[in-house]
Amino acid sequence: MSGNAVTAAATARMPDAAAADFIHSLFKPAHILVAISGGSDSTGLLVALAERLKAFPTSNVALSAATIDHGLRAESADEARDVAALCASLGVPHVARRWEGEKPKNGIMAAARGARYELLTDIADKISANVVVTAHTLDDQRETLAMRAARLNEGEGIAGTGIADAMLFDRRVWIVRPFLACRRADIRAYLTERGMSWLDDPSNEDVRYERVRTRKRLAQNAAPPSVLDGGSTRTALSMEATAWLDRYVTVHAGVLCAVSRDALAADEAVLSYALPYLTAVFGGEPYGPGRERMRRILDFMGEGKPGRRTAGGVLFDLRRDGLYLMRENRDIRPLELASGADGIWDGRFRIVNRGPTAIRIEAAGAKGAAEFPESLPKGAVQRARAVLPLVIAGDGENAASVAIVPYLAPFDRFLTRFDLTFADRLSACFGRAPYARPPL
Ligand SMILES: Nc1ncnc2c1ncn2[C@@H]1O[C@H](COP(=O)(O)OP(=O)(O)OP(=O)(O)O)[C@@H](O)[C@H]1O
Repeated sequence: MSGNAVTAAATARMPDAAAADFIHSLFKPAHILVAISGGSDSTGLLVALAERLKAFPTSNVALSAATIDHGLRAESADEARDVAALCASLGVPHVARRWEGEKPKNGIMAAARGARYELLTDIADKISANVVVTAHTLDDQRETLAMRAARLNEGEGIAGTGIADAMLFDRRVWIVRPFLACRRADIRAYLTERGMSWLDDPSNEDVRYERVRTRKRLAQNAAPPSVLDGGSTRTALSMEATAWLDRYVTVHAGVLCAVSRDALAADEAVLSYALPYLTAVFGGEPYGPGRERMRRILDFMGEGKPGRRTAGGVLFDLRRDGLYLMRENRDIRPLELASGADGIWDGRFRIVNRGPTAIRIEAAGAKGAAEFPESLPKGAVQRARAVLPLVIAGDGENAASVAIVPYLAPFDRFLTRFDLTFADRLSACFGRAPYARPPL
């Protein structure tokens, strides 16, 4: 047996123990919403949680379940009904919702996943659940890591830690994966012991999907990648990057990021962690630029010669006294908002129109009017002012009753527990309340 296999075997958890630990970790009272497709993993998660709570009826934890019918296969509505029947037999309230939106031709899996999380979050809101749980397993984790490693070898993407054990979705609800250290085979054995069955999704065998091909490849490989310590590395980096941020970085008016020159001598691992986040935030994108682009920026900074480069919609302006980051004044689309409406402009600002008439928000250009300290370079300030939001009311006057708050795009969807320290401090740089929610 290889070293990796030993690590995985020693660390894999049994489903009933994982369910018990998760319940134990919650602040009480709590209401858990289980995302259940009816496959073995999510059925196992529901059964393990229900069984545990039945054994401890005074635990002050409520359980509900939800199934999203993506409407992509003829059988999906029947399957949702089967899951509803299973939940009824366990005495767990169940909600089924259908994905009604337009279905794209490409990237259907990613679109379905996005819609699924959106609908689950809505359901959690409606029934006042504090946490949504999904049943991702150690097998899913290995597949994800193998896929990401393959992409990195092809020069795409940024290094990650695989599937996070918890993520804050849309700033609204924690999504937690209590089975991330459990093996699918153990979950199936657990269900079989109880005489319970599950649904088999035929797309799990469809080799047109990268994940299915990866699963089949890993099944032939005796030594799958060991992944179990990814979270602690990430947490350590998040803390180091926070210290770096505190020491060297100032954000002015939500549009100009000043990084002192000494900051650029920091450990490359810290820069490679912090800069993609900063770039994503200032560029209004959910992700940082890919590895190749970031590499070029790091090399440019390493050389230290004053000059300008762009990546991910952000201008990197390197001067003798430091580095300045700001949104590139390019492809900034205007946003129209009816009275009472709100929206995100350029991925960087959330705008709420409380006024009586429609408004339009566009890049301020020469009209940008925020105050900046005198000590900042004039050119950088001028560029930063140009990418401020300018509100134009329907009647041509600047609207008075419009709220504008910075919006940190990458933190909205995929912020993980490992990144919380850094994320908290970075949102504080924008003058916002710390980002982290109370721990689970
Ligand atoms: N149709 C569904 N309804 C409710 N929950 C679902 C559904 N499909 C998946 N889930 C939940 O998500 C978990 C992971 O499922 P799957 O591996 O198919 O997801 P995925 O497509 O890889 O997306 P992601 O990893 O982002 O959830 C399941 O164990 C289950 O908890």
